[in-house]
Amino acid sequence: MKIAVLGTGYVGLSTGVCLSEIGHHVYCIDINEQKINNLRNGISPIYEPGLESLLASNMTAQRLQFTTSLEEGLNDAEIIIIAVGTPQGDDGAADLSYLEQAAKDISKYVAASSIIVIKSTVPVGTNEYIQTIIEAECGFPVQMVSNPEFLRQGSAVQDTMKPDRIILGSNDKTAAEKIREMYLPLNAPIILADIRSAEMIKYASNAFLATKISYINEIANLCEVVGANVEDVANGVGKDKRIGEAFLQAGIGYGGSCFPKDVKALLHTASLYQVDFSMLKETIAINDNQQKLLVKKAVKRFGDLQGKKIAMLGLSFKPETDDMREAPSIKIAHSLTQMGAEVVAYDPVAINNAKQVLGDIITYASSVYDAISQADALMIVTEWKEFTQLDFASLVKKMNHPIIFDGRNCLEEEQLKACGNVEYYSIGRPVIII
Ligand SMILES: NC(=O)C1=CN([C@@H]2O[C@H](COP(=O)(O)OP(=O)(O)OC[C@H]3O[C@@H](n4cnc5c(N)ncnc54)[C@H](O)[C@@H]3O)[C@@H](O)[C@H]2O)C=CC1
Ligand SMILES: O=C(O)[C@H]1O[C@H](OP(=O)(O)OP(=O)(O)OC[C@H]2O[C@@H](n3ccc(=O)[nH]c3=O)[C@H](O)[C@@H]2O)[C@H](O)[C@@H](O)[C@@H]1O
Repeated sequence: MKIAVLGTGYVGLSTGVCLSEIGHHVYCIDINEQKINNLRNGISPIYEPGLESLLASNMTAQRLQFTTSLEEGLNDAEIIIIAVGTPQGDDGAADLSYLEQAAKDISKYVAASSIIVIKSTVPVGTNEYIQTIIEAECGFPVQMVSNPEFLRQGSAVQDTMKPDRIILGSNDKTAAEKIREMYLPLNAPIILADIRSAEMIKYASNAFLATKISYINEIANLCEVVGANVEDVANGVGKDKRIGEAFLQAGIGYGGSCFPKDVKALLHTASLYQVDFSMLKETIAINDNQQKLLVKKAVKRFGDLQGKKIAMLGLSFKPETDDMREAPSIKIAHSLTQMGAEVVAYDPVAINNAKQVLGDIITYASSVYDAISQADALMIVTEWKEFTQLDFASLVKKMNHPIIFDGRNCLEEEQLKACGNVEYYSIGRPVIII
């Protein structure tokens, strides 16, 4: 069975690799020539653990090919999967322009038997809308399946190979059955739904997870003033199976290419139907405040940040990715520099992408030690595993002042005790001054 995938971002690429790994013949198509050239040479355009080795093995087995040619990629494709971006538009709604263009692009090559699958995250009603575009262009009925993706960046390979569930939404049973067969080798639970419910499942999932994070962040803020410890609270709360332990990590808010835009897009959908989804407004407001928290703590501690040197550890929106989209580090870097502080940042993989976003408002260090040398304070912004394993006892000795603001609650009391002399501020946990 020949499968074509449009878009070689996180979702398109992971999907292409996953489907070829389970034995299908996959053509990945992208309009970006440089990406395709790199991919043909086995170079992944994104940092994603495990992806390049699967790329190599599937390309060697000739099950996975890359092209910018629609003709080459789409001719005789039985299944066409669209995984192009749906970024946030100016009014908060999902911008469907890439999807509309992809629909027009594929129309010349679809056959009556082709099944078109939308994997991009799209508002309710979009599959039907895209169907009308394709049918208007090609002149015959086509079959659509909504198949939203739930992978996380940093664990995309694992998440696509072992998904918690696969959602297939279609108003056409035969089409849904064919896509179910395509996924059978994964042995994953497959849930069939109507097309609109499938679209809604994706937004309801992301908005729930984002709300869970904002909830624990509010609890963390309360813990700070009442003298409780959010780590213990989250542990106790999460052990209740009805609540679950995941996504109760308090910190400086959620970022990334999806939660911020998807919560806003769902809110926009609600407003289109005159539904006041006020809880989502709070989720967003809490997250905006949370992203300002480290800077507020620094201002409270120092009074004035003018001339202070702040070492920033971590730039990407989460560990194991080089993605800077909506990373809390962006707001933090802007606030600190606007207040006259000098920021020297280190990240294991995101520095090149950070330079595109932050330019020269901050300095980029080549190691943690470079960043931290002579710093007045250290801010931990992304919880890369290598940061948690650092020898903080010798690190703080390189600083002007041994003051740590930990936005991800990475450090434990024992590590701090080993430092001898340190001030430690984290999120929702007691301040430690040794
Ligand atoms: N990044 C993530 O972790 C997840 C993303 N999603 C959703 O999946 C969709 C894609 O997200 P990403 O992979 O992050 O996007 P991305 O922005 O990283 O990549 C999109 C790719 O599509 C290509 N493209 C645009 N128009 C095209 C066309 N007409 N034909 C062929 N290629 C075209 C672009 O050149 C780009 O390489 C979005 O709707 C997103 O919300 C869903 C789950 C996880
Ligand atoms: O639609 C999407 O694009 C994806 O969005 C998220 O995946 P991702 O953005 O890659 O990363 P997450 O691990 O969910 O983290 C998102 C943000 O929340 C923050 N977070 C996460 C968990 C937590 O307990 N606390 C917390 O602050 C992270 O630091 C990060 O900034 C979802 O987890 C995926 O299921 C979904 O497919």
